[in-house]
Amino acid sequence: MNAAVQTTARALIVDDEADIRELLEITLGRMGIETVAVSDLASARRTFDAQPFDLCLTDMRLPDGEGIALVRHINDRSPACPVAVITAYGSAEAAVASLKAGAFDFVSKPIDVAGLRTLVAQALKLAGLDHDAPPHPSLDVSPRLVGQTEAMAALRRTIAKLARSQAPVYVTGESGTGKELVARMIHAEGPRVNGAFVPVNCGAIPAELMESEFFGYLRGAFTGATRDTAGLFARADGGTLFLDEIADLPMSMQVKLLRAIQERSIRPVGATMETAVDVRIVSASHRDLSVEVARGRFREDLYYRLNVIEVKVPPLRDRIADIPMLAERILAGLARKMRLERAPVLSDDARSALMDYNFPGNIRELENILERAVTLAESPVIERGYLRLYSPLAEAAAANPADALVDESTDLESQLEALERERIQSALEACRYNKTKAAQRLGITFRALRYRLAKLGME
Ligand SMILES: Nc1ncnc2c1ncn2[C@@H]1O[C@H](COP(=O)(O)OP(=O)(O)OP(=O)(O)O)[C@@H](O)[C@H]1O
Repeated sequence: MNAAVQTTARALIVDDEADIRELLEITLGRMGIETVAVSDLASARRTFDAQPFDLCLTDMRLPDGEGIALVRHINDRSPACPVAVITAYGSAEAAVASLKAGAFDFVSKPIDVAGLRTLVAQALKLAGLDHDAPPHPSLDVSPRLVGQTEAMAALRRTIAKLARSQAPVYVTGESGTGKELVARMIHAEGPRVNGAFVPVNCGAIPAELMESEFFGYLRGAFTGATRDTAGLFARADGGTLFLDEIADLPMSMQVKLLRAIQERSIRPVGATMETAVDVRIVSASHRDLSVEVARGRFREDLYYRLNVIEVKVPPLRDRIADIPMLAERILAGLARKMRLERAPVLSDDARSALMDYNFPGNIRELENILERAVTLAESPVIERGYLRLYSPLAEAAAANPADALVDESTDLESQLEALERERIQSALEACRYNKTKAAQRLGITFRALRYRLAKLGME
């Protein structure tokens, strides 16, 4: 009964070429969308301000200005209204600039009607999400991205904003800071939520299998290819492909990835035809990709394509106020996993020790520390000793109490580095260079060890 009145979606079309306006009007009209078409920037602004719209499609070049000016105009007035920009064929720079300015997506000329329909459908889903949801759904304390510091609140706001766009996002941050979690939230809060989120660790796929893993293959394409198999791109069609450790992608694959992103299509191994795919790319690395570019290990054009928008996930040591809450959530999770009657709690002393620690392995390290402590502790209260926090200065002081803490002949940074180097070296020797065991011995993750070895030039 009393069903809500279904309002027809309305789109503003802005293009000075009459045949393109017509093509857009016909395509959207067939999708049941009401359209209003104008031919210049001034009329577009006026029309937009005077009537409600759920979507806008604008050409980049207009007789009286740039489409980007309209993107900004609409974003200022109605941030909920997605704007897509129509760019000339091959003008990657214009496409990237429009995404940076806040465009939802772009279409390049000549317009491919199927691609246009997909884009419009995504944009309307977004508008639909918006009518149903509170204005900033992710500003609520999300059960998943824990933290109440300003750094976390800002990150949630960024995620909410990025979820509304189709722009490629590059997530940076140290190991274990939550880069994958951020990527998942960008996916989950956007119009692609019903599509798959496909995470890939680019460093874990052998180079010779990369192409078939990414693009799939046809039966008979090579020995052992007994049936057609979809690749990662095809699995992420309509959803998000999360390329973790993107810096590990070999050069040969970087070219193919760039092509797939630019053309929005893939060619499975053994196929003669390309297949269109609609995939949003979110990538991440704990390495500085611009340094990799400068060293000639990462293609600049691909970097430019992936890094349209960069999100920085802060290290845990920059938001210590979040540590108690995170610890509480992690302990509750461990209690469920280990079927404990009550969630263990930290003693006051243990809590302040955690807040003093610098967490080179970030949240993942916090998880490991707490898991080990819960296993070791016999009572439901975790005392400081069970955390086994390693402090280079304390250890040096124990070894040489007279001067370890007051060596003022070198700066603190080099002193810490020397201690770190020494600790890692002795752990490696004790474990016969088995890095997994050495990491356990040091109480850090394997990834964190690998990262430190690289940083210290000890590889
Ligand atoms: N803000 C947060 N709230 C709750 N849990 C978090 C938060 N950030 C990260 N985590 C948890 O920390 C762990 C590490 O996160 P994640 O795998 O996303 O990190 P990462 O930066 O991708 O790591 P890596 O660089 O090693 O791939 C996960 O178990 C994740 O659920």
